[in-house]
Amino acid sequence: MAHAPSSSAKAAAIIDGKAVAADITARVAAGTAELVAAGALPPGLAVVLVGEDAASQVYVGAKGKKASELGFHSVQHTLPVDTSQADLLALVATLNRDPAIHGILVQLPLPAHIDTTAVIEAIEPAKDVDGFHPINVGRLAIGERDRALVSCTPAGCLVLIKRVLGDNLSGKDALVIGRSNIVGKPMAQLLLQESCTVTIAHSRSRDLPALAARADILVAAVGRPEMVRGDWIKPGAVVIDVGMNRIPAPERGAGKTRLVGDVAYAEAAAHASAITPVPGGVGPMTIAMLMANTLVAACRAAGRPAPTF
Ligand SMILES: Nc1nc(=O)c2c([nH]1)NC[C@@H]1CN(c3ccc(C(=O)N[C@@H](CCC(=O)O)C(=O)O)cc3)C=[N+]21
Repeated sequence: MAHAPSSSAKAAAIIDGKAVAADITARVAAGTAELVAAGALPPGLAVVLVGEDAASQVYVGAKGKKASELGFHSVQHTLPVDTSQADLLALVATLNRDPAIHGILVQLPLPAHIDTTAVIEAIEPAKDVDGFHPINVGRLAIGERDRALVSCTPAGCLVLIKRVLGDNLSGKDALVIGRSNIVGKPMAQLLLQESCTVTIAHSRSRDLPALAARADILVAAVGRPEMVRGDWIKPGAVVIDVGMNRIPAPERGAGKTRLVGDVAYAEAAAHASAITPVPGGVGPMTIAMLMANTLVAACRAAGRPAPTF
């Protein structure tokens, strides 16, 4: 079998993030109905956008639409791009005090004149549905996930991994490529909590292919189009592609673009047992987990048991 043609490799299963997200969303809808039937307030989500960046408006619109569909109380605050930090902090303080609001999401990135860390730290941790506040980051790190709110994208990645491998990930070798506070670091914490042997790689790591060759689970979150090549992938690995890179697509016409991940998808699919596509993989899960976090925050605020996702 030393010279087995690559065409003999079994094609990877495509992990349908849209379908799993729809499943999570249906459970959030049911949990919301149950909460309201018990006489509690519906989950309330406030999304704050500073400036009118086109891409951000699309994401924020999608979040508001989904929240409304689920029976949430949903509000959006769009502030001018030159809003002062003090005015943004004042809005956050108002939302912190508002009993109808259980989740506050301040869309990132913020304009350069605003200190992002100061804004994140101003959000009441119990309402921090992005899971970016140091209290939530710390609770995840000390194994208190039950009391934390966890960053939506890595939480969604973990759901996808468990759909493929089952709930027991103990002893698996996991490689996370990327060390951002939003994805890479919390992803590594979640996998560590699941008793994986976790490696975090980044732009200074030496010999990524050698690290990938050991990985039963590979999560790519670097923001470099198709950087992870197919021949890096351990045969049978589960590959989760968090990358969302818009690249020129002249084959589609002048000035057109297309979305690609951090993984060379077609190549990797020949080696992996399962892989997420881009789009349609991790992206839809991010929004589903935001809704799940908002329901969890509302249940806790009402003193009721929160579902786990
Ligand atoms: N405070 C904050 N929290 C966030 O969670 C946050 C943020 N700021 N800023 C921007 C990023 C981006 N983000 C996405 C969520 C879903 C898709 C998504 O659903 N993507 C689809 C469609 C992609 C397309 O076709 O354009 C997919 O991958 O299939 C994408 C991107 C959340 N973000």
